[in-house]
Amino acid sequence: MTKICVLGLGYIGLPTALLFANNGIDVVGVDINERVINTLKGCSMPFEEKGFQELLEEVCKKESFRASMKVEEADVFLVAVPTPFDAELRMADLKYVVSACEMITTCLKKGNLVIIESTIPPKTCEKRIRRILEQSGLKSSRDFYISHCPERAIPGNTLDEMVNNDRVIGGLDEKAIELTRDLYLSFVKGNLYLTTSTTAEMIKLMENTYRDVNIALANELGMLAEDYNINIWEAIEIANKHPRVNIHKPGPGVGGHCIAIDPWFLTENANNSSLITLARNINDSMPIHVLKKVKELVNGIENPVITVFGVAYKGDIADTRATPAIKFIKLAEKEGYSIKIYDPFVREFEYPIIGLEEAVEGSDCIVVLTDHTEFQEMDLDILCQRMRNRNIVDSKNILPKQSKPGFKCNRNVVLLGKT
Ligand SMILES: NC(=O)c1ccc[n+]([C@@H]2O[C@H](COP(=O)([O-])OP(=O)(O)OC[C@H]3O[C@@H](n4cnc5c(N)ncnc54)[C@H](O)[C@@H]3O)[C@@H](O)[C@H]2O)c1
Ligand SMILES: CC(=O)N[C@@H]1[C@@H](OP(=O)(O)OP(=O)(O)OC[C@H]2O[C@@H](n3ccc(=O)[nH]c3=O)[C@H](O)[C@@H]2O)O[C@H](CO)[C@@H](O)[C@@H]1O
Repeated sequence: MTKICVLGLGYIGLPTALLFANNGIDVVGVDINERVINTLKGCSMPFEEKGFQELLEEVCKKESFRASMKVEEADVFLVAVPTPFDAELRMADLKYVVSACEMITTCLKKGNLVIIESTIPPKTCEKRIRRILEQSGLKSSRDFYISHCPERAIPGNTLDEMVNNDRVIGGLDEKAIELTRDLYLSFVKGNLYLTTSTTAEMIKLMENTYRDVNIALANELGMLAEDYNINIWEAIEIANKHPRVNIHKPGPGVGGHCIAIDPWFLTENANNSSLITLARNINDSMPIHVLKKVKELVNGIENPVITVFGVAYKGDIADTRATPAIKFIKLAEKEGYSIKIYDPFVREFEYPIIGLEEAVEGSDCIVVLTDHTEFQEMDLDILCQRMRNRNIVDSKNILPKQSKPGFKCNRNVVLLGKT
C-alpha cells in the first residue's frame, strides 16, 4: 500500500489527507501545532468544514490515518502549509514551505515523490524546492520527483470540490507527473490536466487574480453607479444576461487566505503589472468606501454606535482570515464610533461577538459586511425598533428589501452603489 506523509493539516492538507486515507492510501498527517495533533488524535476535526468530521471518523475506524508531530519515511510527501503574504516585501513568505521541505529532506529516499499543494510563485518548485530537497544528497528527476498540484477547492464546499473539480498537475519531469496523476486518481473524479510545475504555479495564481480583478471592476462600477444614482445590483443583473458578460459582485473588499494575497505572488518579480496591482488596491480600499457611506448617515449623531453584521470573510462560513471587516472596524473606531458585532458563524475573533438583539440595541447604523444566508431572512422591522437611529448600509445587498405589512420602519438603506 502507498504511504503518504502530509505536512500541514489545515483547511487544505487535512481534507486532502482524509480523502487519500479513505481511498486506499496509508496516511500520516504531520503538523507542528500540538493542539491540531491532539484534537485529531481524539478523532475530532480542528475546524469546521461540511462532511469532514464523518470522514475523519471513517478513516480512524479503518486505521488508515494517523496524526503526528514528526515527519517519517514514506513513498510520497505532500506539502500543504501556509504561504502568507509578506506585506513589507510585497512577496510570498515561503518560510513554512522551506521548513516543511527541510523536514522532508531528513527522511527522503530514492523513488520518493514530493508534491507541493501550497500556493507558490512561479518557478518556486524548479528553483527553491528542488535546491532544498537536494540537500538530502539525492538528485531530483533521477532519485526523487517533484510536482506541484495546486488546490482549487472553495472553503464551504471543500469536500465536493476536492473530489469533483478538475485539477492541474505540474511536474519537473514526466515521471513526477505520472506518479502524481496516479495518486490523485484514487479520489479525484474531475479531469487531471498535466503540465510543467511552473505552468501549474502560474495557472493557480491566474485563476485567483482573474477573480480579484473582476471583483475590483465590480467595485469600481458600483462606485460609478453612485455618481449616476442607479442601483448597481440591478444593473449588473441585467448586464449579465448578455451571453458573454459575467460581472462579479461589489462589496466591502476581498478577504480570505487566497484571493487577497495570491495576485501579489504573480507581481513580485514583474516590472510591468499595473492592472493587477490597481485591482488589489481598489479591493483593499473598499472598507474606506463603506465607512464613507456610514459617515454620511450618522453625521450629526453624537457618539454613534455602529452594528457590524458579519465578520467572516464571506457568507455561511466561520473563517475570518484577511476579512475586510477588520479594516472597517479599525477605521470606524478611529472615527470615534462604538462597534458592536453580530456574526452567526464566527466564534473566535479579535473583537467580541455578541447576540443579535444586544448588537442592535441602541444602534445608529447596521453595516452588513458578509452575505450570511441568515441575513436574507432578518425581520428588519423588529430589529429597527431596537435601534436608536434606523440606518443600514448593506454592502452585500443581502437584507430583505421590503418592510413587512403592518410595520412602519423609516430605515435608510444604503446599498453600495446607490445613494
Ligand atoms: N484555504 C483554502 O481555501 C486554500 C485553497 C487553495 C489553496 N490554498 C493554499 O494551501 C496552503 C495551505 O492553506 P490552508 O488554508 O490549509 O492553511 P492553514 O493555515 O489552514 O493550515 C496550514 C497548517 O500547516 C501547519 N504547518 C506550518 N508549518 C508546518 C510544517 N513545517 N510542517 C507541518 N505543518 C506545518 C500549520 O500549523 C497549519 O495547521 C496555502 O498555500 C494556501 O494558499 C488554500
Ligand atoms: C478562482 C476562485 O474561485 N478561487 C477560489 C477562492 O476561494 P475564496 O473563498 O477565497 O473565494 P471567493 O468566494 O471569491 O471569496 C473571496 C472574497 O471575495 C469576495 N467576493 C467574491 C465574489 C464577488 O463577486 N465579490 C466579492 O466581493 C468574497 O466576499 C470574499 O471576501 O480561492 C481559493 C484559494 O485559492 C480557491 O481554491 C477557490 O477556488
